[in-house]
Amino acid sequence: MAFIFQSDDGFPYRWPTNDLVGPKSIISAPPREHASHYHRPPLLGCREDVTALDEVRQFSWFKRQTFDVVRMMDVQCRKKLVENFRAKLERRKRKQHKWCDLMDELMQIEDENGNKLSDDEVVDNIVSLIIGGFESISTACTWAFSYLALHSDVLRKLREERRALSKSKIGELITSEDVTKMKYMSKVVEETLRLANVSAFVFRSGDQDVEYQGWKVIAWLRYGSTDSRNFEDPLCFNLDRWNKPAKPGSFQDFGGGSRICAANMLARMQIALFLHHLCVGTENPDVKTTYLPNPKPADGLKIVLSRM
Ligand code: HEM
Repeated sequence: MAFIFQSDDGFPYRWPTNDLVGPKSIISAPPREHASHYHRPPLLGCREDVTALDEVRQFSWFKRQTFDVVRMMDVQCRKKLVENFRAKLERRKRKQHKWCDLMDELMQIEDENGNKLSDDEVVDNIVSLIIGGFESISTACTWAFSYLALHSDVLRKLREERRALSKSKIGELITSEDVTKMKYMSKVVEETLRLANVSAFVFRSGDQDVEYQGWKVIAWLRYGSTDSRNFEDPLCFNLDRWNKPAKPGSFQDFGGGSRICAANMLARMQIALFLHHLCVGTENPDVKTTYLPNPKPADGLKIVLSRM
């Protein structure tokens, strides 16, 4: 896997379609454009008001939450999204004002020759981030809840860490620095991502491969993180395995090389934030799993949230 990710020439990046994200998005960018255009602007999403005293279907509920986080209106409405963002972009171009948000950052980015992104690139990248951040985070958070409900010892320790932090933060919002200090939380996030296989595979093209010339190559990410040569008893949710770093190249759920997930730190941060606010009150679910395209709880995962 690591070999494929490091071989941009041998296994060029090529997904079957870019209809949804748009031809001018970072995801569709050919290698040279990708390298020169995209510095990675820092992104951080945080919601404080995610407490409810209600029974919910976790997966669909999280989808709504992640919609909000990335300001999604409807995934079917790419055209409408593009129109809206384009109109906003035009309005902004007429005004000399700094908004300090993603659109602003994308409008300012320059390569070493001072070239900026085109309007299409700005808009397609905003739409891509919305699409990229939608299902992935919803699925990861859903599985995190499920694992915590099944491992009450882990949930208990997570609550202890959370309580200790909350004591020092009365009335204040949690910051990204606080999240990095939550060592136990970080293990929960890594183990969830490893076991949940949110992004099961990526596409590469074997153009220069002698044996498989012209074939599309699916690099099956799930394989690395569930291989017993990389992780002992790999299907077991075990936080202790994160007491030391994973073997290089064994855990590549965010991809690797030049096309590594642009939001891999944001994703970790978002999961940690959701768990920080919601690691209370989950009930033991009887989880049945469906596997295509990604593993998901068949019933959407029924949970009850309660205020601590
Ligand atoms: C658990 C969460 C996530 C997982 C497991 C994940 C996984 C991945 C993987 C495997 C790739 C590489 C695709 C390839 O090499 O062909 C990727 C790329 C990407 N992801 Fe994520 N992702 C997650 C969350 C997000 C979020 C929240 C966003 C946006 C807000 C996002 C935006 C992107 C973008 C823009 C790319 C393309 C990067 C490039 O081509 O340079 N992802 N992601």
